[in-house]
Amino acid sequence: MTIAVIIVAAGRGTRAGGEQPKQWQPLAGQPVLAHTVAAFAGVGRIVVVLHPEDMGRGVALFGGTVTLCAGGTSRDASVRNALEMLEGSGVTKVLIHDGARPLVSREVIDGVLSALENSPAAAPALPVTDALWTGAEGAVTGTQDRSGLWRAQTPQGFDFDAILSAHRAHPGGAADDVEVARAAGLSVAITRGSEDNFKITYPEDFVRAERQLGGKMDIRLGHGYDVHAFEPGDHVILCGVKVPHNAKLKGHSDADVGMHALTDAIYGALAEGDIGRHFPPSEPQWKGAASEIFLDHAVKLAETRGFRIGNVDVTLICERPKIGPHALEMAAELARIMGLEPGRISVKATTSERLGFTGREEGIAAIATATLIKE
Ligand SMILES: Nc1ccn([C@@H]2O[C@H](COP(=O)(O)OP(=O)(O)OP(=O)(O)O)[C@@H](O)[C@H]2O)c(=O)n1
Ligand SMILES: C[C@](O)(CO)[C@H](O)COP(=O)(O)O
Repeated sequence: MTIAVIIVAAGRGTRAGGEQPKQWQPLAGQPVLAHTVAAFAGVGRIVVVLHPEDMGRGVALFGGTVTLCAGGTSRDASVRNALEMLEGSGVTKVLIHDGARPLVSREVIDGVLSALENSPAAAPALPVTDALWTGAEGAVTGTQDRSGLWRAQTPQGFDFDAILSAHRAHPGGAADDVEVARAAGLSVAITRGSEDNFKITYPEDFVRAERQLGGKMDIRLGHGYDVHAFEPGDHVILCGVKVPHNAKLKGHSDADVGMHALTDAIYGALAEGDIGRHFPPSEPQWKGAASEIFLDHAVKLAETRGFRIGNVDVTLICERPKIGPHALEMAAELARIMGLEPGRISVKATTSERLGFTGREEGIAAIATATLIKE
């Protein structure tokens, strides 16, 4: 299935107060919306729906990593705009999520996606656990049976064509997309929601969200290893620096073995496979490509997932060329590409005491580690 994720964030957040709409207010050092978008990294194409006045802000925060769409005057109008934008794009399933639910987990998202394999619509919810009353003028006027009642959450997932038709047929004013789907006769499976996946609605919800994130620092360590063989040539590219040599490294791209190991370390920390998964060697456009493209992609993926890079350490293993005279320039080049302070980057080298393929000068190997931190 081809999945799109629509994140609606075009509301004004009047109940939450503050000097700016709630999706732009800071949470653990980043706008709420950055957390929400990061939660869906790798799930599918992301469309973020923004108030027309916020489009510039969206470009500044996300660059080209998501598609931006202008919202409408109600939540359902905002969703509809994004669905219309995606029509004809080949999307088969769509998840629709509130930008104001930044703490949605992979478990909740995956639960909806699994249910969509057997149902045209699925959404997470929690059973009502408190007693329910009716009340008026500050007094209880009755009790309400809570059995069979659920608290609806997002992301709500749908067959794309079905929910687009349902929105087109709906008069407007629905509380959520499940209401729109049901009005069109779709059956909706209930999946497991989470208390953590609450919607920031009132000012005190920021305190709760900060508390939840505070206890959830996520530190990752990634490891990368790569080897390229020598072939006739007059220079090698290592960590972005051209080093004169009596051979060059063989590869589909520029064969920058150090940068490849580093890129794989970042992908590894994110559990996102390796360069080959993101830039398949079978695709001709990567022939001769500067490896900077791969590293830049891995760094941006980490950022999109809410991580900053703590430090990286690259070791090049070869007899020749001698790396020492170029190591600082290599670290500076990596720092430039990654947008990091040079003090967080180490490039060093070792020989293998003339043992093995590196000792016989048949090629160069590189190992790298990277730490990623989400606070
Ligand atoms: N015209 C609108 C209204 C709401 N939303 C989005 O729908 C989600 C859920 O709505 P809600 O919590 O009600 O947000 P607001 O409308 O911003 O809040 P309020 O009602 O307090 O003004 C939010 O992520 C909000 O940005 C939207 O995209 N377009
Ligand atoms: C879509 C929703 O978040 C599901 O719980 C909810 O319906 C939004 O409601 P609100 O009235 O806009 O707060």
